[in-house]
Amino acid sequence: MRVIGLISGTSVDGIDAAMVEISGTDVDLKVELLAGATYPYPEALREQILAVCAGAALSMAELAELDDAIATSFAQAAQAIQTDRPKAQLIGSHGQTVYHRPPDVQVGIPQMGYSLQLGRGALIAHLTNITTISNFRVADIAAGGQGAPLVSKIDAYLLSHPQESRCVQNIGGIGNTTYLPARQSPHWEDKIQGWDTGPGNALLDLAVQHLSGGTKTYDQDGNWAASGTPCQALVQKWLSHDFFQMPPPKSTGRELFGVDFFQRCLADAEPYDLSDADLLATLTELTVASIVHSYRTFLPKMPDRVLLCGGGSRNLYLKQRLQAYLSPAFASAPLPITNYPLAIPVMTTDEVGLNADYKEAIAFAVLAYWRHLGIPGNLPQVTGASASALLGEIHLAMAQPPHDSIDSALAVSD
Ligand SMILES: Nc1ncnc2c1ncn2[C@@H]1O[C@H](COP(=O)(O)OP(=O)(O)OP(=O)(O)O)[C@@H](O)[C@H]1O
Ligand SMILES: CC(=O)N[C@H]1[C@@H]2OC[C@@H](O2)[C@@H](O)[C@@H]1O[C@H](C)C(=O)O
Repeated sequence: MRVIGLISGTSVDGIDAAMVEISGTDVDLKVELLAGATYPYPEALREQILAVCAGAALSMAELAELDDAIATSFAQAAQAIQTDRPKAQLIGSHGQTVYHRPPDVQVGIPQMGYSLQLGRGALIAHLTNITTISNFRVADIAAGGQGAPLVSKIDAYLLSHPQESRCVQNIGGIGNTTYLPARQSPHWEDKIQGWDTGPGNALLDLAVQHLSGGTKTYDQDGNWAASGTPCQALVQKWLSHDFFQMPPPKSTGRELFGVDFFQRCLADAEPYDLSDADLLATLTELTVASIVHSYRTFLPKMPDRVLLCGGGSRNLYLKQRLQAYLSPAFASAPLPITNYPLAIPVMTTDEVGLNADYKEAIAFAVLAYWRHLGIPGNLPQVTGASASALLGEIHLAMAQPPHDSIDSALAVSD
């Protein structure tokens, strides 16, 4: 089945679209990437989304307009990825997260989670005339889960290995990992783990925008940070935050690792008289140290291999620091020195045949495909949901194509 997956994540750097050919079910899942592309939002829309993610108030009229604009942008992305290609039979659209509240059990009275992704599937289905599945997180949350991370089941069936254990580490705005035991180990599926590790690039991007006066949006290849030196005292201070000690299941977002956290980082750094590069190196170190800290704290053993994906997998400095943390007798770390017998190899998912840039878009194509087949998409041991759940709401394409062309429908909605 030819399926389009669409997602814009917490970096709000554009709509990732992947057109894939999918066959099989779960244990025999086969996915072929036919095309992948990223379609930037119009700048004004991106700014508005970032403001809402940072807590800006919205009237209901503004919310309606924002949902219209995001859904139209997603429909246009779906249309664009099909240009000169066979039409897709199904769309899986994650939408754009604008708010995420994990379940809260600390207050004594359990509070259910809540997660809002804008870009309603019904409008995408209408504009594209392709059945569209969207709103994937709510069923898991209704079952008491975190609603994230949802890629873990896809990671399990596309990236697990018969003999070696692996951590699949996404480094987007937020970082999240899936631990995959070797498939030959008994009950390997029950032993899959996953959680949000904390900041990925979100704090880094905020720092680059701040330090560059808005002329840059991210640290290309990590070159700027690479010219600085991380301040381990600050990394240790930030790593003491409750989130990093919290056992899984756990998820997070820009609500925690966003503008306010970044402002506190700036204030904490004042007394250290850091250069711009030192600050970027220190925030990069926080991402790396939080990842390794979570592996050491929550896994039964360290993985045999780490596979990176997401935009942060292109940050060569970050990748180098992560490899250093996962190598023997790593000296200058805020974490206790642990002697690994051998370095744990750090690679990207590209090197095992799965495109690191479009992995999340591919994942939502698979989740839509599974919803279509009636296969649950969540892993309760990852999200904390009380049961497996069918993820996503189905919006059927009209039986008859729209009277006018899709382009005129999109043009009307511009
Ligand atoms: N070549 C590069 N060098 C350094 N960083 C990069 C590079 N390319 C992308 N990035 C980083 O990756 C980010 C985008 O990553 P990605 O698209 O995976 O995030 P996302 O999917 O929006 O986030 P999330 O997975 O949290 O939803 C950019 O904002 C930037 O920080
Ligand atoms: C609410 C939300 O959008 N969470 C994202 C975010 O970005 C990375 C991490 O936090 C992950 O848990 C999740 O997305 C991926 C696609 C997931 O659900 O697996």
